[in-house]
Amino acid sequence: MFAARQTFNLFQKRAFSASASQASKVAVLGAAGGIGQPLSLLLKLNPRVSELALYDIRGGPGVAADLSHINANSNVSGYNPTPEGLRDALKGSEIVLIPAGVPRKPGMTRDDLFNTNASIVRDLAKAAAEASPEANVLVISNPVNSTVPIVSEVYKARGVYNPKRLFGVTTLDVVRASRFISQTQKTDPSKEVVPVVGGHSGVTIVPLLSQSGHPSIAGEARDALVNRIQFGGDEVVKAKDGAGSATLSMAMAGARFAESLLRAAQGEKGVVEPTFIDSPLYKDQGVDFFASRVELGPNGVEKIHEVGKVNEYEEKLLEACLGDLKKNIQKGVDFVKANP
Ligand SMILES: NC(=O)C1=CN([C@@H]2O[C@H](COP(=O)(O)OP(=O)(O)OC[C@H]3O[C@@H](n4cnc5c(N)ncnc54)[C@H](O)[C@@H]3O)[C@@H](O)[C@H]2O)C=CC1
Ligand SMILES: O=C([O-])CC(=O)C(=O)O
Repeated sequence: MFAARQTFNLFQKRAFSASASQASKVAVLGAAGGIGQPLSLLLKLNPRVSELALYDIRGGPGVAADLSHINANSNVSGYNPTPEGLRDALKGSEIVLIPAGVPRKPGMTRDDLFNTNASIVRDLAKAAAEASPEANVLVISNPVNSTVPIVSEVYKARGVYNPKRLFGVTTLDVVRASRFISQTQKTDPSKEVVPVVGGHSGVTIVPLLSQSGHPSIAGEARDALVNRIQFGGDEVVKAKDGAGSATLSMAMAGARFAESLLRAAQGEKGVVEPTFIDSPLYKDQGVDFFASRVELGPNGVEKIHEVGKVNEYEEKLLEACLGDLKKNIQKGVDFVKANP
């Protein structure tokens, strides 16, 4: 009891000092969904967030009323599913997180979600380009390899595209990678760092074990680990058996990425996260977006890290990744061109 009270007091103190130094409005679009709800809960508990705006086509105000009773300093508002509601949710936001859209069922690929989610993301991007063109946009909705280019095309068409402020959330891939490697090595997962580059689906997810703390993992053990990281999402889809895909681990990953952006915006140096962005790394091969380690700053993307030294095995993984990624990106671009 005493310990719990102490924790609470510490939290209150931190909440007060953070909100006194900087007000940060964060909007969640798709806030009543499987990811949206736990993500909003974690954001409500984050003392760096001063205002939380929750929007969904159904249930936003209910989730907001529930979270608003939590005794943390931030204000939580739910918005009606109208164009005005969406605009008001977005206005003044520093960060806009988008987990709106349908999740996979067993047997589907992320690309199978394109037909439904492309127009959802396009329409939300239009509203954000209008109401909060300078916000950092964090795209969670799948297929991320295509939905991120969709947002960029929408912003470009309106003359407000800033590549430093658009992020595909691939944090879950490194979260999984550190957990899975720790299970094979019997180590503490919170201390394991495994760079994962490329995109966010199947073979476009490229774990770089040679750059982890266990570069000597080889043979079947390596193949199994790489495969588990690439297809970790499928593991959850299968286990949920038709009830959706990863939501809780994704909420943790999304909240971590938002927290990193806020830390960087509030002056902390050296904040690095993996993320799928408009990147120069493989543009010469026609791949305009790529996930690698990115240093974040007050203006969003501060520095894009190179992929670094890879071994022959990883070179092959990268080759397979780039082929698929290029097609996924083009699909998003073409969609907005055909359906502006
Ligand atoms: N980037 C990543 O690592 C991950 C991405 N995802 C993706 O996140 C998305 C959401 O997944 P879940 O939360 O499990 O799905 P869900 O179906 O539980 O929730 C989606 C929510 O979006 C809302 N929504 C639909 N259209 C909307 C619109 N136009 N405006 C606002 N809200 C809208 C729905 O009402 C629903 O509440 C899926 O596309 C899924 O594939 C899931 C896990 C990891
Ligand atoms: O697998 C899915 O469909 C959801 C997702 O992106 C993930 O869990 O990584």
